[in-house]
Amino acid sequence: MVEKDRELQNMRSQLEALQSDLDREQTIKGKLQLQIAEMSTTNMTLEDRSRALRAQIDFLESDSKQQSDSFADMEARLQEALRSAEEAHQKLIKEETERRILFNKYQELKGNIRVMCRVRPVLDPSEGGEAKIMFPDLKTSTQIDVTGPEEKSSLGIASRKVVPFEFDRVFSPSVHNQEVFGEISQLVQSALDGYNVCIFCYGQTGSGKTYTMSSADGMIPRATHMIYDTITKLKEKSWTYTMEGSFVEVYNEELNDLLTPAVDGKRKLEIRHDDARKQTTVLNCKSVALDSADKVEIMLRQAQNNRSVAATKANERSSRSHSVFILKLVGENSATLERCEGTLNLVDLAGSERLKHSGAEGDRMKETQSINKSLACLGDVIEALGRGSSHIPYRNSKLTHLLQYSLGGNSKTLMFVMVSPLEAHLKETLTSLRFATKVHNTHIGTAKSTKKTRERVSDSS
Ligand SMILES: Nc1ncnc2c1ncn2[C@@H]1O[C@H](COP(=O)(O)OP(=O)(O)OP(=O)(O)O)[C@@H](O)[C@H]1O
Repeated sequence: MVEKDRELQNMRSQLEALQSDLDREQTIKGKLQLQIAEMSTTNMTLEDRSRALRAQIDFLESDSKQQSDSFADMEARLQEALRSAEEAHQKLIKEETERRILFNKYQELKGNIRVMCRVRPVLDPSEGGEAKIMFPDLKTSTQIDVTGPEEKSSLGIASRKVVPFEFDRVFSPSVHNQEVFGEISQLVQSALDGYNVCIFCYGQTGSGKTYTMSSADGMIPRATHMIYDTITKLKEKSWTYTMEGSFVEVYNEELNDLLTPAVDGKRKLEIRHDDARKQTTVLNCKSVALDSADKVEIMLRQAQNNRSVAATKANERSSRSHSVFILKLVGENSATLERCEGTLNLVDLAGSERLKHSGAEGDRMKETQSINKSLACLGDVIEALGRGSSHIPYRNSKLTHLLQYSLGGNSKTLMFVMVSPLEAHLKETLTSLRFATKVHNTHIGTAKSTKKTRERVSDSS
């Protein structure tokens, strides 16, 4: 019994061991079945993907000829586009050269010397009575009628003459600097095209010369901004430009550098002409590379501080010197190897009032005499150019000597005659307008119709 009992115990423990073995194997089997299920799913997915890839390969293989054909077609079209872009670029460069020639012809037809008149507004009623100035042609804006001072005939009858003047353009007091610049921008373009250009402001003290030329939105800052814009656009036509500015004044027939303060010990400036290049250099004069627009503003401020300003009875702030802003523009074309060298001179002339009226004495008298002399020389040079004289008296004054290559020849000149709207300045106004008419009646270069001035008489009442 004991024996049998032991056997039974053994059998039981064997059975338990077998049972636990069986359980373990079943768990393993369950896990394996799960893995098999997962793998068969993965397998199905891979088979699907493989089928899709095979289909794609079949598609690509079947299409490869068509694709290589279209690639070759695209390549040919690209080459064609590059060729026509190059052709267009060359055409653009050629057209720029042609534009320069045509533009210059057009400028010559307009006359190489032009005169424009600008009347400034009355700034304040305290300035005094207004002169009777009319602008009869609103369409072309080329006429200005000024009612002169009262005159008595031998019979004692008082009358006032209406004096009509005609210029290339007349700006009434309401016109802003922007519109004025619109009229001169073509000349700035000419300077960029390699011509020497001279723009003067002429007129009595306080008539608006400095306002027009070098105020914050005057011709100088506007011209330099236009030049920067144009230079940037010309880059695509293979043109690269350098721009250099200097600023000098002619005071008592002496040249001064306005960019070097007096304290820095100025050296004597000397004018040198290069007849072959038709270019002028001023020895010992500071010249600034104008590679950004703000450099111009700094330069103008510096020049303003250094400019000789002296008091006269006519105007406390009267500027008694001529200032000349010289902008040298050198352009080079990398495609056509063309080179051009132009100069833009922007000249703010000293007040043109006559000696008697300015009430000047001593040093002031000497200033006024030298101003009058140089203005008269300017008139003589223009007159001699108009006559086609073989001798042009450039050397008679520092101003005309300095501007020799920018007056006459192939250069372009514009004179602004500035007019004060005040009755008190009427005589000076008429003198300025008569001088400007003389200049306007001068023709330099190609044909230009000259217009004569007629004077009408009206009753003073
Ligand atoms: N078109 C204008 N619009 C508004 N103000 C102007 C105009 N023209 C001139 N002025 C003003 O008139 C005054 C005299 O002008 P400006 O100083 O330019 O005269 P000027 O002819 O240069 O005199 P000067 O010979 O003394 O240098 C200034 O206060 C200026 O701001």
